[in-house]
Amino acid sequence: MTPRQNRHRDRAGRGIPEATVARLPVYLRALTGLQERDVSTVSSEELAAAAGVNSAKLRKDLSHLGSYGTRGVGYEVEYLVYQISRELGLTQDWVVAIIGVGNLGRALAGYGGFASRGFRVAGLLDADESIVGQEISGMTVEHIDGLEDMIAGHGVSIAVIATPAGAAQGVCDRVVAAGVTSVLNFAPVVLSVPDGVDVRKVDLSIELQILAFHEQRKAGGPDGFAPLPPGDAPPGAAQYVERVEA
Ligand SMILES: NC(=O)c1ccc[n+]([C@@H]2O[C@H](COP(=O)([O-])OP(=O)(O)OC[C@H]3O[C@@H](n4cnc5c(N)ncnc54)[C@H](O)[C@@H]3O)[C@@H](O)[C@H]2O)c1
Repeated sequence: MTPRQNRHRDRAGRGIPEATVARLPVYLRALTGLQERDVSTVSSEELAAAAGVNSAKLRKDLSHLGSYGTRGVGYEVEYLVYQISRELGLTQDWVVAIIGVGNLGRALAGYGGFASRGFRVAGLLDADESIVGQEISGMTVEHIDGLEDMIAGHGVSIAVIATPAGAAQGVCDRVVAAGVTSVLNFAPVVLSVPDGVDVRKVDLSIELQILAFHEQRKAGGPDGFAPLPPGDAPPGAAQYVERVEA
C-alpha cells in the first residue's frame, strides 16, 4: 500500500478502515429500526442480516469501535447506536449550506431526513436573481454573494454543491477559502481541493451504470459470467465492487 493509500485508509482516525466507516451508517440504520421496535439486544447474526453483510465482517467492523458484544446475549442496541453515532460525529449537529437551488437543490432542501440525522440546513444560495428571495422549505434563498458571510455566521461545515458543472469548481474554491473542509458534490465534475478537504461525489448515472453492469452479468452478459475486460466495466465499477466486498 502506498503512503497516500495508507493515509486515505486511516483518514477516519484511530486506524478504522474506510470500508468499515462506509458500513457504519448501514449498521446505524438497522439498529434504529430495531430501536423503533423496542428491541434492546441483538446478536451479530441478526444485525448482520438486517444490514446485509456477513456476521464475521460485522463483528470485525464493530471491534474497531471497541464493541465486542456479550457471548450468548449479543450487542446492546442503545449503546451500539451511541457508539456508532459518536464515531460518525453524529452526536453533534452539523451545519450544511446548499449551493444551487434548482431542481436538485430544492429537493435536497425539502428532504426531512437531514435534520433527523443531525444535519441542519442553515441556508440556500443561488446566483439567479429570479430565485434569490424565494421561500423554499421555510428558508429564503440568498444570493451567492453572501456565501462567505453565511459560512462564517452559521458555522457551516459542509457545503452541498448542486450547481451546473461549469460553476462547481468556482463555488468549491470559495467555500474552501471560507474554511469549509467537507463538500458534497452533485455536479458531474471532479473538483480539485487542497489537502485536508474531503469531497464526496454523488453521481446517480454512475450508480445506474454499475447496476446495469451487474444486471448484464446476472443475465449472462456478452461473455457469460466471465469477467468483462477492464475497458468494458463502467467507470466506478471496480471501486464499487471493492467497496462492497472490502
Ligand atoms: N448527482 C446526481 O445524481 C445528479 C442528479 C441530477 C442532477 N445532477 C447535477 O446537479 C446539478 C444541479 O442539477 P439541477 O437539475 O438542479 O440543475 P438546475 O439547472 O435546475 O439548478 C442549478 C442551479 O444552480 C444555480 N447556479 C448556477 N451557477 C451558480 C453559481 N455560481 N452559484 C450558485 N448557484 C448557481 C442556477 O441558478 C440554478 O438554480 C447539475 O450539475 C446536475 O448535472 C446530479
